[in-house]
Amino acid sequence: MQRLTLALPGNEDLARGIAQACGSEAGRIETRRFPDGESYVRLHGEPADRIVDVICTLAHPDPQFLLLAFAADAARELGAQEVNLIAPYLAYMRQDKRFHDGESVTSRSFARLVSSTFDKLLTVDPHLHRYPTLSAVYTIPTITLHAAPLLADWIANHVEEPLIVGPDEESEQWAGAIASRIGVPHAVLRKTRHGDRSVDIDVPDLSIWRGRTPVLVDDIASSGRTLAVAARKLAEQGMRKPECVVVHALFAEDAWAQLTPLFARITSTDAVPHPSNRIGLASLIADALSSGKTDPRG
Ligand SMILES: O=P(O)(O)OC[C@H]1O[C@@H](O)[C@H](O)[C@@H]1O
Repeated sequence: MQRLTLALPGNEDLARGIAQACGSEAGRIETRRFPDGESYVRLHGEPADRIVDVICTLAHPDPQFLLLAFAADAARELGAQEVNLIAPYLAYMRQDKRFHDGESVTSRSFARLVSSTFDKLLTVDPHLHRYPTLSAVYTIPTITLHAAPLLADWIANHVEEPLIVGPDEESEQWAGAIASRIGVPHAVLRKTRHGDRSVDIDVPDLSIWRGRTPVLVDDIASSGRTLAVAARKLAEQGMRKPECVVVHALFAEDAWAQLTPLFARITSTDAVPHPSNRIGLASLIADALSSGKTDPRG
């Protein structure tokens, strides 16, 4: 069946790349606000009898979600056979437990909303910490892609003598996979989080690797505190100025300005549009869509 790729505003570049790579028609979603603040949504493209892939990375999920729901409904009413959400960054994965009485476990609630709106979800390196797979919370078929091989190839081509460094235990999965793909050593630091913007990091003795360039790798840069504290701790050990490679470049508030002096260079995938984007995901996503394979349910 033919595919139609529709981009929510702000996602046009990635959508164009995906449409080109999988040979689908590229359309767009027009949005604006009425004077009373309500949203207007219009699909440009022909959804009838097509698989419709709506491209929207969820870096700003609260204003984005209602627009996505309106667009998905419109596509169905206009005859789409299947309506999928392609969200390279999947929001609301980090509140994965009730840490304090009365808290909303937003990962579960958001998963219910998305599952009742779309037929399938494709995402890249979702923050799976306490959940083993997305199917722990998403009830629709999912496709989970991993950017580690692309990060590894970029590092191999752009950094001499790298030492891959994961800033916390959660990042072992990326640091280990990247280091083994390019055959270089890796180290994993230990992080204690005290609050949204407060972390402590313990660094093992890395002096045997002083001749190498540390490359901090992580899934998400949000407040940037994890990366900033890790970079400072590496400097205290006399290591070279590090590189940084992340999948999801959220860089909230002043994170970008705080981080740039601490690193030789900061690189990200284009999962979230940002000036640091150097690693493109369009082919990875298009190949997965064309293959049609979804994650095993578990
Ligand atoms: O320290 P910030 O940038 O706010 O948050 C990102 C970090 O918090 C973790 O959940 C992520 O895996 C990443 O290590």
